[in-house]
Amino acid sequence: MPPIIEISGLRKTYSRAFRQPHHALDGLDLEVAAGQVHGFLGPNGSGKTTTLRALLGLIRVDGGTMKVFGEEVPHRLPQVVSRIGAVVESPQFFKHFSGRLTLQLLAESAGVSKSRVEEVLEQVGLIEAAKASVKGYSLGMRQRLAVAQALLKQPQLLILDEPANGLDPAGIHHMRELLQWLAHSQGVTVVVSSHLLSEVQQLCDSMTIVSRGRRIVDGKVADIIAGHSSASLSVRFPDAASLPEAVEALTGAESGLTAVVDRGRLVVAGAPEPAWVTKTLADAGIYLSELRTETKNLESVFLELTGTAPVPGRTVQIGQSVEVPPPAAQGGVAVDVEVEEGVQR
Ligand SMILES: Nc1ncnc2c1ncn2[C@@H]1O[C@H](COP(=O)(O)OP(=O)(O)OP(=O)(O)O)[C@@H](O)[C@H]1O
Repeated sequence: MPPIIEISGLRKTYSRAFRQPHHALDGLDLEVAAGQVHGFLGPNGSGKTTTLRALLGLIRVDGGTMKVFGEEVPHRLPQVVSRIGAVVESPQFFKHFSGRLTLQLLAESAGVSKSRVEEVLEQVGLIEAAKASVKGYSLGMRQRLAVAQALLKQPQLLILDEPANGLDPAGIHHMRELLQWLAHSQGVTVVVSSHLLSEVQQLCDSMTIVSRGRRIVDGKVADIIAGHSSASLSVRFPDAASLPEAVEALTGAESGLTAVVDRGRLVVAGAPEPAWVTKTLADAGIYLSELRTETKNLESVFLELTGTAPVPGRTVQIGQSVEVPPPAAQGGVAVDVEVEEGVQR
C-alpha cells in the first residue's frame, strides 16, 4: 500500500524584517504509512507546524512535493480534503454556544447526522460537559472539542498539531487511548506533532524526528530507540577521587571508548562488556561500588540525534554515517549521526 503522506524535499523560507530570511523547512522528507499513529517529533522551531500547515494548503512552500492519498497537494487538495480531519491552528469557537451546539452546527453544514455529534462527544470525553458553554471550557476541553470537530466527518487521515497541549495527565491518557483505537481498530492514519518524548514513545507506532527543517531519522519507534542509542554504563565509586584515575584507566585500555564524569558518576560508552570494565578498573587498583546499564529511551536518542545535527556544511539525512566531534556541552560523548556527505548548504 502506498504511503498516505509523501513529502519530498520541502522548502519554506520566511522573510523577516531587518533580519536574514529564515529557512524553516530545508528539504524536508516525510512518509507516513496507513493505519498507524505516526509521531512528528522535533525541538521547538524545527518546522513541524510549518509542514502540517503546508500539507493542508494553509501556507505556500518554496519547493518540494507533497502527496496525500497519492494526490499532489495543494492543487489536488479539493479531491482529498473530505478524507482529512485536522487540528493545526488554534481553533476558534463561539464562546456562548455549548460544545454540543457547536458540533451540531458544524455537522449540519457538513451534511453529517446529529447522532454523529453524540458519538464524537463520547469519544473525546466531553459528553458530560456538552451542555455547558464553551467560554467555561478549559484549554484541554477546547482541545478535545477541536478533535471532536475533526472527527465529525469520520476522516481516514487525522492530523493533530501538539494534541496533548493543555491536557492534564488523565486527558493525555484518554487522548492516547482514543488515537490508538482510531488507528488500530478503525484504520485511521493518525499524525501527531509533538515535542513530548514520553508521549511519542507511549503513543506512536512510528515517527519522524526533525531538526532545523530536515528529517533526521524515521521508522518504528522501537527500532529507532534500539538502533540509535548506544548502551552506556553508569559506574560509581566509594570515593569520588577515583573518577579521574578511572577515566584514565578505561580510555587508556580501549580506543573508541568514552568515559565522562557526570553528577558524581562515570558514564562509559563503547566498552566491550560490563565485566571488562570491572576487570580493567580492578587491574588498575580501582574498586567500584555500583555498575548499571543505562536504559535506552527516546530522550537519549532525541538528544543524540537533534543535539548534534545538522553538521555544518552537510545535509543530515538517512544515509552514510559520520562521527561528530563531541561538543563540550554534551560531556564529551562521541556520537554517530547519519549524514549525506558532500552537500553544501
Ligand atoms: N509566519 C512566520 N514568519 C516568520 N517565521 C516563522 C513563521 N512561522 C514560523 N516561523 C519560524 O519558522 C520556524 C519553524 O516554525 P514552526 O512553527 O514550524 O516550528 P515547530 O517545530 O512547529 O515549533 P513548535 O514546537 O515551537 O511549535 C521557527 O523558527 C519559527 O520562528
